[in-house]
Amino acid sequence: MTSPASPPVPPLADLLAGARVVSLPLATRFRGVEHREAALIEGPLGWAEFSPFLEYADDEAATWLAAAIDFAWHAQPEAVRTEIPVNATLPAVPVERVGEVLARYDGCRTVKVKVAERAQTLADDVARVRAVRELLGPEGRVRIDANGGWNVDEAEHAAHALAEFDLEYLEQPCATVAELAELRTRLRRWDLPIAADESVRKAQDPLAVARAGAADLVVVKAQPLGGVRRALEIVAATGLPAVVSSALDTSVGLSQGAALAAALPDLPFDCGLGTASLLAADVVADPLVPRGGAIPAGRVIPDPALLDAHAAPPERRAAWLERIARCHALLSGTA
Ligand SMILES: O=C(O)CCC(=O)C1=CC=C[C@@H](O)[C@@H]1C(=O)O
Ligand SMILES: [Mg+2]
Repeated sequence: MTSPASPPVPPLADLLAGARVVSLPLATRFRGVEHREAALIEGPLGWAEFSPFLEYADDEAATWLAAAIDFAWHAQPEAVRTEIPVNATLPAVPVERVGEVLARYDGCRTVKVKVAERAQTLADDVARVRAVRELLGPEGRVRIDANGGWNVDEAEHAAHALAEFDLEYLEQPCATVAELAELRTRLRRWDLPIAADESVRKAQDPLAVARAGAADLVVVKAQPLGGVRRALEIVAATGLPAVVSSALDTSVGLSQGAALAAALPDLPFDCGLGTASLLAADVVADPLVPRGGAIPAGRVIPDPALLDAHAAPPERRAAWLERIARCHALLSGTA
């Protein structure tokens, strides 16, 4: 996702010089993992995170590296707000755990509930969403994220089954743009918006979903989209309202998401940047967990003692540094 206008890529040695690799335990299993690995790099303007998920190939991961370089080596777009309202993110936990997980999100009035998890049923989703609605009360907002796990008929059926809980929107209910467009047509009468996430961040063309009229809003993430500037361009080009969300980052990556949310001209929805609450440890002394339903915008500095305490094992550090080198070669056109 680099363009001819992309700023020059710093030498690899500069990226690796102060690079740290951490493995942070999660408080709650998420995306099938119990530890989150991340590389942190320091540039002239501060720290940035490089943490593409382990299964991502280098061409996709290189865009995440472009984001880290942009954040650590270049000044960021001007902020128009200092506090970012955030939602609580509820993994696909059994209903008995809903209260305990949500208690980790101080002051959040919006909850995003993960649904359509493999090996679970719609009844599990309904029970989890019901528990959230009961805890939040009628004024709270509840959105769901299916990560593309339903076909159009399943998504329509699920929307009916969940209708009584007054959903704010459905995030990526189906995998493809064509399916989202079809579902949106079927749901239009109901005023139930559709948000595109994977159809933006993992698509060859992040604007295709907007062009097809297949979503009412877009979810944007700073790392997968190649940085704050690039994400702002994408949002502007879609002409749709945007929600900024995390990639289950450490507080360093969250500061990149917060910079994006701070720079967006309009921020009509609570952002998915409360995910430090899903971590059992972080790299900064004062993690960006929600307080009063918000996190602050601004750069953060890792605590050397925490970087040491959570350093990844040597073979994992070596694997991440090699990954950085391969992605760097792709970005500099020397691969
Ligand atoms: O948006 C949120 O509330 C939190 C972030 C979140 O849900 C995600 C983070 C990382 C990977 C994704 O599977 C997931 C998402 O799909 O939005
Ligand atoms: Mg999502």
